[in-house]
Amino acid sequence: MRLHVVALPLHTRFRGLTVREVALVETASEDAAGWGEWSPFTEYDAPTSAPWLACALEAAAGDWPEPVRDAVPVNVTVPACDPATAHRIVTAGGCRTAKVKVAERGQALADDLARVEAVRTALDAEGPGGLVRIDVNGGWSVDEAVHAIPLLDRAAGGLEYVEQPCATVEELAAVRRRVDVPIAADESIRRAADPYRVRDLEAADIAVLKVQPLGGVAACLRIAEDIGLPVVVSSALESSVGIAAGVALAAALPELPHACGLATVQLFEADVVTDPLVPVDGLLPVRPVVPDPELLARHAAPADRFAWWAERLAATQGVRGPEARA
Ligand SMILES: O=C(O)CCC(=O)c1ccccc1C(=O)O
Ligand SMILES: [Mg+2]
Repeated sequence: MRLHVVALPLHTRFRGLTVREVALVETASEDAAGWGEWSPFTEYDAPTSAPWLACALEAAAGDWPEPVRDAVPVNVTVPACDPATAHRIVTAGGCRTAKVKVAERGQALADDLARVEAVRTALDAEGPGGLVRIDVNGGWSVDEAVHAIPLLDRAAGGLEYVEQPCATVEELAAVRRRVDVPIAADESIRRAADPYRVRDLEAADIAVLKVQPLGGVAACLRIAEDIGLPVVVSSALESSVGIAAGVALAAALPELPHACGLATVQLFEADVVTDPLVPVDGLLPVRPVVPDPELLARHAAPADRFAWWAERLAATQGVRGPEARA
């Protein structure tokens, strides 16, 4: 197995990052070379990074289920930016659904209201039927959520759903009982010892699934079946190679009633493939993605960072698989 590490700059700061380091694994076999992305965030320890590696190895082995659709509807992702930038991102994105980050540290509810309003304006300028969803990344208390959600619902001209308004699954359940807007669970699934508590506590209307933290496409298909909620497949800020794994899951789900959060290649200034997985008319195609050697070389991380990732890979390989997650 060969390891590649690239450093990809972002257009707009996202999740505190302006550059995203991404590792790719290449497994040469007799007749074909398979690729997978392994890109746990750099602060994650080896046990946390193990399901991410299982996802990469599944991809490299070509172990993906048959797709039941040939394109996946996606949302444009709007970082916690100023309203003018938000407007520009939505207009350039070409998607009819926008996901807006809110409750960023150091910002006020007024900033979120202005951003969400700008997003609604930008969607409406392209025609009727645009949808706005927000992602709080667990940033509110229950009372803050109950206060903010109706205000943001009004500013958005109606919210499709609110993703992870509070940190814990108990709080999600409490908020869900006090607001009219549907609730989606993200961190309460991908970071939880038991993802099914969301189901058992009736804490959410929608399950957000990310293939890397949840151990790959097959593992996510199982969770989707058992959790009994409509699924939104979302990215973990991957290169096109990692996004292809999310697309493989979205393409294989029996039902896909909502747009997926897989348009994040648009947030990057660079990618590892010549034909990046960015949406056309709000749709991502279901197709193979193979890195370009010249782009891998151009964006290669410095030697000390490669060494860091190689050491991290060895440590993660020493950890048992995703079934040992709890
Ligand atoms: O869902 C999207 O539109 C983009 C993906 C996204 O928001 C994200 C990307 C990296 C890490 C966490 C998250 C998140 O959903 O919280
Ligand atoms: Mg989220």
